[in-house]
Amino acid sequence: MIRIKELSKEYTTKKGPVIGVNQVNLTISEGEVFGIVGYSGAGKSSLLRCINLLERPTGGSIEVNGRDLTKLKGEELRKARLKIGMIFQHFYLISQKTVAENISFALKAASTPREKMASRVVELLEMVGLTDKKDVYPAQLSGGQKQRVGIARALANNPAVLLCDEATSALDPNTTLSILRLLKKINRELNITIVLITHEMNVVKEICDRMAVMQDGRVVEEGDVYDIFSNPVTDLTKEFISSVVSFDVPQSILDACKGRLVKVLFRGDVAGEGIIADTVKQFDIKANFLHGSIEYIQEKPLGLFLMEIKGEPDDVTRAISYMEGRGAQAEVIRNGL
Ligand SMILES: Nc1ncnc2c1ncn2[C@@H]1O[C@H](COP(=O)(O)OP(=O)(O)OP(=O)(O)O)[C@@H](O)[C@H]1O
Repeated sequence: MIRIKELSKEYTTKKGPVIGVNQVNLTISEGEVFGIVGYSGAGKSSLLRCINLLERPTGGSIEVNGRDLTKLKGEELRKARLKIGMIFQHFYLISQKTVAENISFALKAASTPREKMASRVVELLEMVGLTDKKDVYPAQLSGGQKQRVGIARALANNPAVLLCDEATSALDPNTTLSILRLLKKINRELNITIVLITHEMNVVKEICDRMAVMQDGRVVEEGDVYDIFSNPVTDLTKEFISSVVSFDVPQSILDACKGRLVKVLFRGDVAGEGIIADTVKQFDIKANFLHGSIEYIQEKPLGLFLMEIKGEPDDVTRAISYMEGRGAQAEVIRNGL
């Protein structure tokens, strides 16, 4: 478990102090995939780098599996750090070393006995699907393959925690997906807690269990990923969510609608189509679909529809209340003209 308490990081610059992280409190459970999102400058990297003390916090504490890292120094800190792996956007592989040598480098840092090193490298390469690239140099690898080496290196010393610093931001969408699936596999099979920072909600949607949204060094929203996607509270979170779950209906189409415009959201446990069909049957209304999508967030569906509902105002109001009574979330975007 990672327990971050009242964590602050202030940088001293020529122009005066700059706040990177401002009194952040977060608890990340063992085995969880936790995503931290925010725009550039929000403090994500500062926070992530404080977790393994790459940056020393200026206030607060970081407990990883019961030990406050801010109290450790020298050899003790070095040993604790070996149990926190990290991967980076730009991989940081050593270009003069082969794939196997890059991974061995991490094993050497943990004083792994020589005779165990070769077999561990083979094991790690198998885990990341790069067995055939063992003796190749980084320049001969694709971005996705480089990140796989980065992951193997980060896992070399059996860490309890893996920190991912924009690990897929330099990759194309397909490669991103394959790396995210690999991370999820590692999380499930090895029970490694993963903390990742990203500005892409698709990354969060794909693999995170819980998430936090940061702005100006603070956490402004935190919770279960599905709950946040289906019910974001702050405007900033809504903005992030809209990059994944949103409507793109031409204004001319909206202008042509005379009925009430209603956004209806169905959570995974509610059978959306059935409710809409029952509503249309039971009330003297007409429903016209302008947009509809079902997003799968960690295999749980989240349905979002934009409908124009036509009919007598009272009937339309009753129909909307009926859908809400059956578990849908309905929001009137515009009343009928
Ligand atoms: N080494 C540093 N020295 C001075 N200020 C810094 C340093 N690192 C970060 N900052 C400042 O701290 C704040 C948070 O930066 P940080 O890099 O943590 O944000 P971020 O959300 O990770 O952004 P990005 O996605 O662009 O990396 C910013 O105002 C940044 O300018």
